[in-house]
Amino acid sequence: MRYGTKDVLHGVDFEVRTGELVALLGPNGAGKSTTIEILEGFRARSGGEVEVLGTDPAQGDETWRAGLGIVLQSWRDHAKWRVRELLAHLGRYYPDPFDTDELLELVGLTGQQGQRAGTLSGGQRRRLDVAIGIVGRPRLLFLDEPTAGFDPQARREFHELVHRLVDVENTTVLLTTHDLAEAEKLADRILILAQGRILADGSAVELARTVAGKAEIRWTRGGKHFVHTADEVEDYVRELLAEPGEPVRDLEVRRTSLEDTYMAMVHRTEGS
Ligand SMILES: Nc1ncnc2c1ncn2[C@@H]1O[C@H](COP(=O)(O)OP(=O)(O)OP(=O)(O)O)[C@@H](O)[C@H]1O
Repeated sequence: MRYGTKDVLHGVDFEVRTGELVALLGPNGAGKSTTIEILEGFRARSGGEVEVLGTDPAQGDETWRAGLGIVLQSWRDHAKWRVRELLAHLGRYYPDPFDTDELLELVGLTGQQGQRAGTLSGGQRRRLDVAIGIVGRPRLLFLDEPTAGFDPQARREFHELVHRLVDVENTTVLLTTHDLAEAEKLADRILILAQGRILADGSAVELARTVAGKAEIRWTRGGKHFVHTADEVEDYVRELLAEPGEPVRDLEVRRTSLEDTYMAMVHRTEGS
């Protein structure tokens, strides 16, 4: 993808399967928004092939668009609408919308259905954003930094909501985030994008293996502390526990965190 004379995406190549939850991670300016906007059909690409729900987004019509759910950063325009009325109203634009009661229940806003949108708390507001994004029962949902500014409780509730959507509706989800813990917790697969290229594609554990390979094992025995790094953790621990002598205590296995992996990969690219 090229803006003017500047190439910002280079051979970005990936597939997302039905019902998969994929997180797109990357530093500021990596090209995440550009990628998502091309997939949503909001931005014309300068080259390459793209297919979303079987259609080139550049040719997508209304029926194709109805299969997409897009959760934008908080809607500000609907402050005067009551939650239930707004969702019922927006649903009329789609061929197969959610039943309003079912949708309210799914996003946890049944208790707030009579409230005006402008009076909701930040977390409730975001759940309304999600409800607006999925009112048409989308097959594919785009979430752009969905929990930015959330407190831990609101974040956890939001994660449960996304899991419910995937489990109950088999919705496919592509989300961007700067929160590595969120990507690790939510996503089946993580794509790391930096300087317009995909550096890695895999589960958090797979990515950690490609960078470090080893895990750190710590334990105490007879009052002494031990630390060892191993490739085959399970085999090492089995042998350790089978050894005669004092019992092993405080056993701990530390795998490379997603943050370590991410930093190593991004730094490697920036240094190249
Ligand atoms: N409309 C535009 N015209 C020219 N350059 C653009 C335009 N939009 C984005 N860019 C450039 O393209 C590159 C990728 O930007 P993009 O917004 O896709 O990154 P991002 O990964 O979403 O970043 P962030 O995490 O900061 O949101 C950046 O270098 C940016 O300056």
